[in-house]
Amino acid sequence: MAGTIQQSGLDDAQNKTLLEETFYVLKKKNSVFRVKLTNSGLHLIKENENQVKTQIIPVKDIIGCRCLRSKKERNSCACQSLSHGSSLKVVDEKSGDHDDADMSAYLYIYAYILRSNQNKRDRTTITLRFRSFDRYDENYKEAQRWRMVLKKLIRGDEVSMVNISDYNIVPVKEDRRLLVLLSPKSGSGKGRMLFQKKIVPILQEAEIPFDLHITQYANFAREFVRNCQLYQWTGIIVVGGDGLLFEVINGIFERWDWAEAIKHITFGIIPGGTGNGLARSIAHCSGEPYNPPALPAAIAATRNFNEMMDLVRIETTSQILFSFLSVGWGILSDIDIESEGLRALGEPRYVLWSLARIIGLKSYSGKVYYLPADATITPFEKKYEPLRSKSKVDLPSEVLLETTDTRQRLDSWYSAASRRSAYFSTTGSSYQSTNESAGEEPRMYGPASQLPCITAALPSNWKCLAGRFIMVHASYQTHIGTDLFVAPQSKLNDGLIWLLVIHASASRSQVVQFLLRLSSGSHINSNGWDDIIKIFPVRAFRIEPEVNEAPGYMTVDGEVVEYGPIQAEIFPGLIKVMVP
Ligand SMILES: Nc1ncnc2c1ncn2[C@@H]1O[C@H](COP(=O)(O)OP(=O)(O)OP(=O)(O)O)[C@@H](O)[C@H]1O
Repeated sequence: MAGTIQQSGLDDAQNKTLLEETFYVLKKKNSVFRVKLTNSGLHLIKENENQVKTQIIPVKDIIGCRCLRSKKERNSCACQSLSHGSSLKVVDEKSGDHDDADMSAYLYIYAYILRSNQNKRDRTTITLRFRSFDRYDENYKEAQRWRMVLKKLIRGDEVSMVNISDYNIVPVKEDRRLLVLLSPKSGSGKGRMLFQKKIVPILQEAEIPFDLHITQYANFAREFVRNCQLYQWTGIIVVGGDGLLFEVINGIFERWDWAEAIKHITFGIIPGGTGNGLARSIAHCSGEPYNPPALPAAIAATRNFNEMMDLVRIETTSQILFSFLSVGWGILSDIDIESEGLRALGEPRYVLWSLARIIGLKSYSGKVYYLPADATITPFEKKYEPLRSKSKVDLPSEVLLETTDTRQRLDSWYSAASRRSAYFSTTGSSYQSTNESAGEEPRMYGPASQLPCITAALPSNWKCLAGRFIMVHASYQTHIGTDLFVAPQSKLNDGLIWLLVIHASASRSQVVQFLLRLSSGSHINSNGWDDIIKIFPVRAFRIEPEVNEAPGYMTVDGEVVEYGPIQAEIFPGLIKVMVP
């Protein structure tokens, strides 16, 4: 009962009229609209003699609004009355190009209305013309009041009636600023055009400031993020494929202030690569139409919402990485990497290469250890990790001791290229070998592993599959590519890795069926193949490929890593991602 009363109270607050005004339709003199703004949206109410029609544009479909003024017409003189020609031309008040004869203030409202039955969003602009007063500044004040209330609602703030009259004086401050990293090489190389033509207009409608940097070479984004003055931005958006975001995330974990950085920054991805698994997964998890593919991400960039997302810490014998998508061994990784030469084709390259790989079907021998989802990670004992268990530190020939001016507690600290550990005193002094001069070699920080190191034995609550495999693919997103719906049950922040295993006993036709069903997610109901093709949730895993046979490819988020032992553990909700 109390719940019902509370709910109805909430509904009342949602539907309470914050602002209301009557407007005339520009070209139809007798057509009148009552326009109401409530916490739930913009209500356009058309009243005829005997009927009332209401259309509500939900706040979540509105991305921004701007106050504009009508534009001075060429060859017009000041005494001419406002022309209501077919196209209304408006300009920013500060442009100096406005028409002094028109005292109206125009509020442009930009909405992308969800048509769920058509699986798309349509862009709509609603123009409200404020002209009740004889003076422009009075009309502008009124339009500005609507703008400020609407902006607050778009940001997700609850607006009450109490302070509504303040809104024309107290502007809503935009505290967001985005760093956009665009790769001109991703996908079929159209990222720059996609950004300028489709994304910039949306960011402008939402009045979100951004700084654009075009990557100049592979790893540019990683270096940029590692070394930049990060805190001038509130979010990073990559325009490219999963590989570009992989660079950015690993660049973040190469910063000593990674813990603060991941609290401060929200990540977004505008799909412009051949592999767009994360963009597709975010759209899927948010129930957004992926049509056109870049729209959900662009809308997400304008909104003030984010969700926590799991990351997986990957350890190989030579490096530590942070991954958001998948670890692959076998047919899917082989297809991904071997089809590189067909990059210009876009995503169809995968279909073509799949056919080739089915004909020459390969399997790989090895062991797959995993910690089931219902088991708890037993923090490893010192004896498991020889690297960290040394009671005596082997000092290099020369040691530089320095006090850091900002005291940082570092959980783990590795060179990305070597397994050398570094030692930090708890009081904030750093002990660093001068052989690795600062700034020359990146080091991977990030949360400390709870697993034994990759060369050590695993605890007894781990399970093991041994034999030959056509594929072992671990995913922590629903999609690892636009049409690769590998883990339908996955969530952005469920703390689970989904292990998809195909044993070598699978026939060619079963593998073909599996690949065909991947786009719909129906591969997991493989009708009696459960002992051959299976998917199950785990918290951590280790793959040890047989060393005495020809290597294939191992990938992390679609990027090749060295072929050999690899282990992974999930860190639930480690970073924030933009969601529409
Ligand atoms: N300016 C550049 N020149 C060359 N390489 C670049 C440049 N910018 C980024 N890269 C690299 O190109 C690769 C493109 O990856 P991305 O995921 O963005 O696109 P993609 O088309 O999906 O590629 P892939 O299929 O390799 O994943 C990344 O590995 C990145 O390091």
